[in-house]
Amino acid sequence: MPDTYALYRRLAAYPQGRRVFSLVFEQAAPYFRSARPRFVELGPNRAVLTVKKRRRVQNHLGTVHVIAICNGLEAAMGALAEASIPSTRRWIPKGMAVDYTAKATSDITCVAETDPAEWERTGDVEIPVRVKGLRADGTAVVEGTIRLWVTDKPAR
Ligand SMILES: CC(C)(COP(=O)(O)OP(=O)(O)OC[C@H]1O[C@@H](n2cnc3c(N)ncnc32)[C@H](O)[C@@H]1OP(=O)(O)O)[C@@H](O)C(=O)NCCC(=O)NCCSC(=O)Cc1ccccc1
Repeated sequence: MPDTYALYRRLAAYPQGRRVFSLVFEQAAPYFRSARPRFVELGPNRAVLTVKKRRRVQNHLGTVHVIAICNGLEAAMGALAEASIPSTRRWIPKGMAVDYTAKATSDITCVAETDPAEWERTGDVEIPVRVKGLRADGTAVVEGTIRLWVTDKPAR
């Protein structure tokens, strides 16, 4: 994903810019398309997007399937990582642990956050990304952590 955050900043200046950015982001990792995440905010250490409660992301309960929400959380985490990581470093997700804390009965807002100091650590490090999926009434329906493996880019 070359210059993801630079692209976001450029596009966000236009009325439909975030929507266009979301479509471009999906191209980088096509599975994201199944949840159709729409970015509303992106910067270092924080990313926010929405996953709409469409029929194709619902489960047998008629709520948003937790895997669709996890897909949205992964998309938010990925964009956050791109906006936060120093140019000499690389990242890859190493694990995800989540709890299902309430029924996902509405569109879901996916939030990913990190502490700024985490990105200043050197060497091979694990950085925890806090993730949560919020219902329209503000209740968290999914909460957890995605662990990123962050290392120096190999010398070319
Ligand atoms: C790599 C590690 C996490 C740790 O293994 P260790 O041996 O302790 O680590 P070590 O640092 O020694 O590196 C060894 C080798 O590992 C590779 N490599 C390392 N870093 C990177 C990197 N940044 N990028 C690329 N490759 C990297 C590289 O070949 C390196 O060899 P090299 O040094 O180049 O010659 C291993 O457990 C693993 O592959 N797990 C599966 C992880 C996985 O598949 N996650 C994706 C699932 S998430 C998803 O699909 C959703 C999603 C999509 C898009 C966006 C958002 C979400």
